[in-house]
Amino acid sequence: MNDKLALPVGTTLDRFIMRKQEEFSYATGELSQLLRDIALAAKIVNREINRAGLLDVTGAYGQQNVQGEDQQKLDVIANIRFIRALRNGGEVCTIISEEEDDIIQTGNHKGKYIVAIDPLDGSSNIDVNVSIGTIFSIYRRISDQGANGTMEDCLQDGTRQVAAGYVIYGSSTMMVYTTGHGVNGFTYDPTLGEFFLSHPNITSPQTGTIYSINEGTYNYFPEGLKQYVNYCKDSGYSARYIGSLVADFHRNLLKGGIYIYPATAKAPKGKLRLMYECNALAFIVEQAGGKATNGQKRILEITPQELHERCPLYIGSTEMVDKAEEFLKAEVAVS
Ligand SMILES: O=P(O)(O)OC[C@H]1O[C@](O)(COP(=O)(O)O)[C@@H](O)[C@@H]1O
Ligand SMILES: [Mg+2]
Ligand SMILES: [Mg+2]
Repeated sequence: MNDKLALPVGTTLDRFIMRKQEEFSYATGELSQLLRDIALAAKIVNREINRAGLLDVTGAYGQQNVQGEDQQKLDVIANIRFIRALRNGGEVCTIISEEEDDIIQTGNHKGKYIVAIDPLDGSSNIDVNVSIGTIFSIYRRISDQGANGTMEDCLQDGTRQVAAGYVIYGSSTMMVYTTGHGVNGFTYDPTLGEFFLSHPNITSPQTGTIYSINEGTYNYFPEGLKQYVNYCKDSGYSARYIGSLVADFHRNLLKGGIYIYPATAKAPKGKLRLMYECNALAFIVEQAGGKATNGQKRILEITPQELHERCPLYIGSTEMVDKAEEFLKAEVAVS
């Protein structure tokens, strides 16, 4: 359901959040404040990304995260900034972060919300001036207020998200989010320090001619996926793969397309994480009229078993995801 109240392009994020709170009366303002806290952290991280080359915060941090991936300095900086903003904002009791082994308790025992976050997505692109992003999911806690959040609070199905969004630090910096009432995009004006509504009520084309997949691992694809990639080539589609999920997703959301990070022989559950990459983008794409599955099952209906679990991701225009699944099913039928 898209927003009934159409606010004009140029509306500030703050005013948009306030007007939507009135219209949809989500809670009594805590969620609104939480969205503002995320926007504040995004402004701070945006500034550090833009000056990274000048401040010697490029390159590897020298440690690995729980995923066994080499953390980049900006991964660590973004993680610190977002955790600090969420802790200081007071609305979040517990945080799941790609860069933290365990859940982070903020000490806000009255906080009603849980946030799952990928502080910096597209780490391989950080030092080469290619678009990167931040991805976040927001859940309401299940446990009673007055204590730390629990693991049960954290491992909720994607259907229980109350909001989700991403920030893309690209040729411009944008924040795109949904609270379940459509998808809206805001462009940041660094001279004014404000996000302004630039992409109201984003709806994604039902089909497209762009496919995003790392064909370097083609030899490890399941046979049905190989057939789908060949179908895309035979159809004259454009191959676009930036290596930053947020950037590939954002382009496909606006123009139509499909992004695939499959299960392969090398990565049996794929690479992307359910809690702070797949669920957030799945919520957004469905709100924009698109689709997100693991190749068989709706992403939002996968029940998480652990914080950092990975899952295959087929996400984008509905007809393209359906076509990819047709090829995957045909393989199963034949085998
Ligand atoms: O280099 P690969 O294996 O194609 O993976 C690229 C994908 O990995 C990611 O960088 C994973 O996200 P992180 O950078 O947050 O770890 C995605 O942004 C991107 O789409
Ligand atoms: Mg990521
Ligand atoms: Mg990351």
